[in-house]
Amino acid sequence: FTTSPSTCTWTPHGSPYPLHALSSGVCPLESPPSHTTPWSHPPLCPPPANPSVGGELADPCLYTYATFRGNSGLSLITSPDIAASIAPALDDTAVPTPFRGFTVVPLPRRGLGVLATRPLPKGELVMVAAPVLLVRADFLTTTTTGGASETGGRYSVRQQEAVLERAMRQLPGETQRRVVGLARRGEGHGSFGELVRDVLGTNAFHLDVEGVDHLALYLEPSRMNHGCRPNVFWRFSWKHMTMEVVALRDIQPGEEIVYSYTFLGYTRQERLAMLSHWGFTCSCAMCTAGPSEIALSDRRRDRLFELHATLSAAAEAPESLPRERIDALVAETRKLIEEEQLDPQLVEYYQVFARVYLALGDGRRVREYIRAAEEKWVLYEGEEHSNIEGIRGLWEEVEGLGEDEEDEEEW
Ligand SMILES: C[S@@+](CC[C@H](N)C(=O)[O-])C[C@H]1O[C@@H](n2cnc3c(N)ncnc32)[C@H](O)[C@@H]1O
Repeated sequence: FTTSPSTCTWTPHGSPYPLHALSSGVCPLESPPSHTTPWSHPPLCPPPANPSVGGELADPCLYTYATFRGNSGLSLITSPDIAASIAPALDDTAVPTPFRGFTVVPLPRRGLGVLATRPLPKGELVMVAAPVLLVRADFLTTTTTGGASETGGRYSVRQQEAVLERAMRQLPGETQRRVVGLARRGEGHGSFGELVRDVLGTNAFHLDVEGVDHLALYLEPSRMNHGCRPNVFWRFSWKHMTMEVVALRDIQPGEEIVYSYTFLGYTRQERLAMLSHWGFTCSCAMCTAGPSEIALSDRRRDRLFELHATLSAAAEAPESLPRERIDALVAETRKLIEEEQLDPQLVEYYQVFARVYLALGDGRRVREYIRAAEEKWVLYEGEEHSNIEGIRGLWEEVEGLGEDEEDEEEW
């Protein structure tokens, strides 16, 4: 089956468009792009090489918006319905551009990294970045069989890499050059598509889009190294289609800006297990700290895990523990979180505290912790996060419990 321009029909949200039509690159736009869709190129929907594999989700297509965000461009490889839902967020309305406070420099044992060039107070927006590539994670499924040979999943490895290559080639030259310059694990002797896969594997952030795991590649945020005690966190804004990097505490000029590649509350062993997927030897301050410092931190983290379980159980069966004991456990949790600098974990713990006090019928405390949980969720996950609705739902459950009292605790 060969595709000629006359058979090459497409709709803005995708239509069957055989991958091998790529090589000719001749499919013209049948009509000017509609002003309601931003795609600068005809969507490309490769037919799966192994249609009996997977297929639970609608097959992905490649969409490109080459002039997105000041010409950095964006290519998406995702289902037509997800592309359609993302499209309104790509309208290029103004997004905040923070006053630049960092530089990218070579660092010992960890390639390039990001250093603060001015004081960055807690809460300061350090970077605002738009993705240049967003790929539904299952599209890149591979299985290693026998020796080193890899087979694909629903899409063959060759198909995956051909689409990745096309996704890049449809972006502006400067963006392509910057993507190729990002860190990667391999030597880069293979195809261009293979190189892009390597760059994605080394730098992409996992992003949940409509409940589906995607890999998102950004340029500047990709230069941030891992730190077990991070000084920034990132959150995603759908409204602006941006990643926001925010200072977790005050950062001094000259300090390296790091975020955690692993779950924040993990012990050293858990962190190293998770980092092993990246295939590098961690050289952050905590990875190279002495055994007593690491042991102390691990003990606190194990204890926090236990406290979470105990308090969650108490929320189900409040009579299992005396009230004073519950208050003491809550206080201990808050102290350990502060000592371990795990403030972002409060999104989770404040909810648990609210549920415990709900079970105990203490209206004042429930209200305090619902408010606190809401505040932390908005800070760490962004005000559009769907879990915030769940927390707000707790307000209905608290309705029957006594009125607010005046002497609220300070946060
Ligand atoms: C997303 S990139 C970070 C920026 C990268 N250093 C560069 O030169 O562009 C991830 C890669 O940086 C290196 N890296 C990140 N954090 C590190 C750390 N804590 N210790 C050592 N290497 C690290 C690893 O090679 C890792 O694969």
